[in-house]
Amino acid sequence: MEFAQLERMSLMITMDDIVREGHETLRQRTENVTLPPSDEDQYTLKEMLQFIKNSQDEELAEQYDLRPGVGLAAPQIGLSKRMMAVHFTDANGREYSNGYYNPRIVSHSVEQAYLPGGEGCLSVDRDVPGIVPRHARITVKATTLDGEDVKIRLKGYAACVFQHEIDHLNGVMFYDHINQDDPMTPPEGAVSVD
Ligand SMILES: O=CN(O)CCNC(=O)c1cccc(Cl)c1Cl
Ligand code: NI
Repeated sequence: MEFAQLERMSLMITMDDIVREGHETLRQRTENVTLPPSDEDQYTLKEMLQFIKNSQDEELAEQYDLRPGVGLAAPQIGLSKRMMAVHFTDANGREYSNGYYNPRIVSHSVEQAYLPGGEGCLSVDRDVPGIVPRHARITVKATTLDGEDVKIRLKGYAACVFQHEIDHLNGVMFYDHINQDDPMTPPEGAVSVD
């Protein structure tokens, strides 16, 4: 195996690098990343995106015992920085695959939405059933892995994923949003996302 591949293998993110509930970075507000990003931050964000892709590759996931995910936030690898990566295709076949520095929700709908199956988290080693109310539509500003300042309008599944990741950057876990008294009942007027 050539050196580059060996080097990648030794530095790839695996489940051993994912911190679990109780680790303090999951409950910290993260610091903005100084832009332009350092080589180290760029390398880390690339590795985060690669991990998400690997986690969705049947062979790699089995080989390295990866739990599948559609996003990852830096606090989940013990790094209290405003960085996140996503890799998924939404119900309309739109692909999202990128890393983001300093993502922030600049506007959102009053209307709420939720994934009928609830949400899961690589930092949570248990099932937490319940409706996770999210903003149905959000506008996010961020700087991409390639250094491009973007303004993204999101709805449906994509809006839920981005909110799950941005929550991590604010020390919020998905189950913080579940109504403990009535976890399976969606809020009034909230729409189900297919
Ligand atoms: O922070 C990221 N993770 O914990 C990765 C694992 N969770 C998921 O992929 C996931 C699963 C269901 C709903 C949403 Cl919204 C997400 Cl994000
Ligand atoms: Ni998560």
